[in-house]
Amino acid sequence: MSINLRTVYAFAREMYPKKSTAPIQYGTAGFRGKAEFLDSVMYRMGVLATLRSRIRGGAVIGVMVTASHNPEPDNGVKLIDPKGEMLEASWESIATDLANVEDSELEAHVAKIISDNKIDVGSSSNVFVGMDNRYHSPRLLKAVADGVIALKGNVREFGIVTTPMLHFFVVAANTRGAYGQPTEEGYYRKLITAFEILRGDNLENGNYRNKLVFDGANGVGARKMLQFIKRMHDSLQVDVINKGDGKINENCGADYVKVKQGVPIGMPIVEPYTRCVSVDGDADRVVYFFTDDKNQFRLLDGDRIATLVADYLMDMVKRCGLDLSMGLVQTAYANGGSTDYISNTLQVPVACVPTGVKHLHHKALQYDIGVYFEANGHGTVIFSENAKSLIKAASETSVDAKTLLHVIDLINETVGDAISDMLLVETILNHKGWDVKDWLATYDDLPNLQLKIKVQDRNVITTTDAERVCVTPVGLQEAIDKVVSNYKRGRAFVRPSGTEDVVRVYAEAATKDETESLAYEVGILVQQLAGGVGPELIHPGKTISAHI
Ligand SMILES: CC(=O)N[C@H]1[C@@H](OP(=O)(O)O)O[C@H](CO)[C@@H](O)[C@@H]1O
Ligand SMILES: [Mg+2]
Repeated sequence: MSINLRTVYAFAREMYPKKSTAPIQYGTAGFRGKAEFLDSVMYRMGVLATLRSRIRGGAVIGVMVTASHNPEPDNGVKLIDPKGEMLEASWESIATDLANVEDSELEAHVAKIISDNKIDVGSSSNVFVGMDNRYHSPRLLKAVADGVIALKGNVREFGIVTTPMLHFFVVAANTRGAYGQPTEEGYYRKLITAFEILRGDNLENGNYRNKLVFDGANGVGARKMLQFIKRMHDSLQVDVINKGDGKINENCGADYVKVKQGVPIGMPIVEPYTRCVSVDGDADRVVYFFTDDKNQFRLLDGDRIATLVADYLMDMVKRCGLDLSMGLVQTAYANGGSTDYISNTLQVPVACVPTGVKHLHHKALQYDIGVYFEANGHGTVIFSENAKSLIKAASETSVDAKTLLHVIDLINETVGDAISDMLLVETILNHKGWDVKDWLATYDDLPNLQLKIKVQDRNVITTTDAERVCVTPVGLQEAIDKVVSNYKRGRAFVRPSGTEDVVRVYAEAATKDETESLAYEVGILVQQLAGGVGPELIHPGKTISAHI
């Protein structure tokens, strides 16, 4: 098979010309931006995925069209490598160069990628594509598919799916079904079967009630949750809200609930302490929340899920009599209260890595059982081949090991999966006989706050030590240290977002008031020392609009 690269260029020029001269950056989870400028990027990522598949001997590569938690006008693309991980870091620069090259240079540029990487263009290539439910996603998905076709790759379209479903399909196909069937039904079947075996007839236990509210963020997670419910034989009573009538992520969803620290729009009146769940626009993040009998909002975020899961798995491994290493991976956004609890009470080794699932996943691979979660609820558990074979062998004689095998099946190890994570949390809470009060009582979160600051060029901020220390602009870290030292249990850091054109400020301290003041003071420092352009920063204690 020969490929005429002129066609690649002609196709691009006719159908997907580059509309913006502003460079696009590969961010925390791929490319993201206003949908109207992304057609050319999508087409080129179809081309890239095709080449990447060829390098990997024809293994399936995934391309997901989504902007996750971003507002409705945005879209983006996430690339999935054969084992379900995000695109290998060394290819991020290849992807960036390809996304930014001028149309007239495209043909030569693609030829260079082929020769630099010694790609056999006659070999087979397979790409799976999926999308979220934004109205511009079908157009952008077609652009990806056309990129694959331009290079004579095979493309399989899955339509509207969650990001973790597409990761699952990629791994299922590349393991020839060992991980599951690469179909929507195959995905539901694997998770639901494991969940229902674990649940058995005990739908309620101790303080645990079989009832929860699910905020679908008007995204694809809502649709898929409804599909789960249809197939779940009432093993879980779920009331789905924000099913898709409103705008995706607007005043709802995991990011809103976590950052605003309040209930989403459309909440029904429920009994105090009812478990509520929010997922984000592409359903790879999940947080829990409830309101207490004084109508006070309480959040159970990714740190809480991580600690609950690590505690449960440690206990199971002990019961099976197995000697397996376990580690928990967090980012700088993890609440100090959770880190103390993991190290001092659970006594599990804890690692801190830069923001972004690619970093967490990579680190978690170093343990037999690696639990990783971002505070925003993005995470999963991965089991090494060694752990799986030891658990399997133990399951011949141990009931607990058998249970653990079902738990592994319930977990989507390929990436954070809001629905799979939720089913895991429900399993653990039911097993422990816990309600949200019991869960919240495990440790105290420090009050915390995030601000977004607009600056002229967010790349002037560079960081080190898993983003906890700011290297440039020179003097900013010193200034932050000075401010932080005035607050009891104070901690703050700043970093440029990899998905939005802002600098993020994180602050935590002993009290809410102190946290607000600390965030404000650090925000002002960023404005002064890193080229702030936004309106004057308002103290968060005075208005809540400054929170987002
Ligand atoms: C503070 C925060 O929540 N950051 C998010 C956000 O990245 P930023 O680089 O901070 O924009 O989006 C990422 C992709 O969804 C997610 O992995 C990450 O945790
Ligand atoms: Mg997401």
